[in-house]
Amino acid sequence: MTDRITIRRPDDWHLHLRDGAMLEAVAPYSARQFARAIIMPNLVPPVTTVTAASAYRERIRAAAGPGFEPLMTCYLTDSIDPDELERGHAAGVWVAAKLYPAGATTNSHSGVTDVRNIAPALERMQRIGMVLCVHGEVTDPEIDIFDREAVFLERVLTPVMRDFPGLKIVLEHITTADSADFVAAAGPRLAATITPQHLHLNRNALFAGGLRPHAYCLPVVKRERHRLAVRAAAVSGSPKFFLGTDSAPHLREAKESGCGCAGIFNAPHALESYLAVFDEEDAIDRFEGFAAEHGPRFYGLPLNEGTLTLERSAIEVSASVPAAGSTLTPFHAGETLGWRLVGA
Ligand SMILES: NC(=O)N[C@@H](CC(=O)O)C(=O)O
Ligand SMILES: [Zn+2]
Ligand SMILES: [Zn+2]
Repeated sequence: MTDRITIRRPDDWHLHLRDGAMLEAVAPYSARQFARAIIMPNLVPPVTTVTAASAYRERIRAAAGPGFEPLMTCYLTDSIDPDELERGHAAGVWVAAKLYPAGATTNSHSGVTDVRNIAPALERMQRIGMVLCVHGEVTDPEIDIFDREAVFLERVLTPVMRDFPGLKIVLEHITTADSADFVAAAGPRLAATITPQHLHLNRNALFAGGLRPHAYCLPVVKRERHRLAVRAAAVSGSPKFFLGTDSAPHLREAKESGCGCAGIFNAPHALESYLAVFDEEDAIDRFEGFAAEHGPRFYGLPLNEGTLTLERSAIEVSASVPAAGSTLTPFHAGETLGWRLVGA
């Protein structure tokens, strides 16, 4: 039995750090584990200009401390200017742009109402080699919420891949067997990130003994069959699947509410949570690829130097952590995890 594992320093390819006091509170958790992270641009207002992204990057660097590099993304809107995308990409500010279908998730109201509206932007991104990150859910209220990801594959992703055959795309936070199969079957320009919650939870978790707001995120967790398919993809060793926590902090009172926010704050023990899954699947030898190699290779970025070690040892997850004058309830709150990050 493996009791200790040392891996190349990993990265988080999908992270929400917010801004202001929340940023100050949450950034150190990610910086402790990850060398770099793709920073989601769904602030209010969203990050749509190079100037805003540069300033936000400085605030993140200040909050996270040395040794953590924020990789910035541009929030795509119906009126996004392709020249602004190219300028930010050439200046090394933006590594990717993010497609939020308008209304699909937290702070997506400025998102794209019809993907045809951003055809000039996608055309330009394809030409300059800028990655498109996608929240893959349709927003059609006629579509059952548990089917929105699968319908997105057919209605949006398939036509985009056909119309922009050279565009590199990351389908983010996949939750279904449909997505795992779709990504595995597509060529090397399509990859997917996977969150810890979609590896641990199925939709029963939303209703275990009562309504569980801290298990609610988007895309919503699915039935067991899908969780197993996503787990199989994560531990498969395929370079098309990599780590993206989607850690998405919302204060406790915003989660425990008559209309609770979508998002799970998993940053405090993200690596330990993922490693538990690889351990259960008898795939510890594939953990380093998922956490530290597949992502940078897809994005065309260098692998990190340095290592980090985890060892088999019980670790109690706090029931809550302080943030911005209130508290956050972390993923696995009150549970015991079987691995501990022991140092870099
Ligand atoms: N995942 C979530 O449920 N929420 C994210 C947005 C997102 O990634 O869709 C957030 O910003 O809170
Ligand atoms: Zn999303
Ligand atoms: Zn997200």
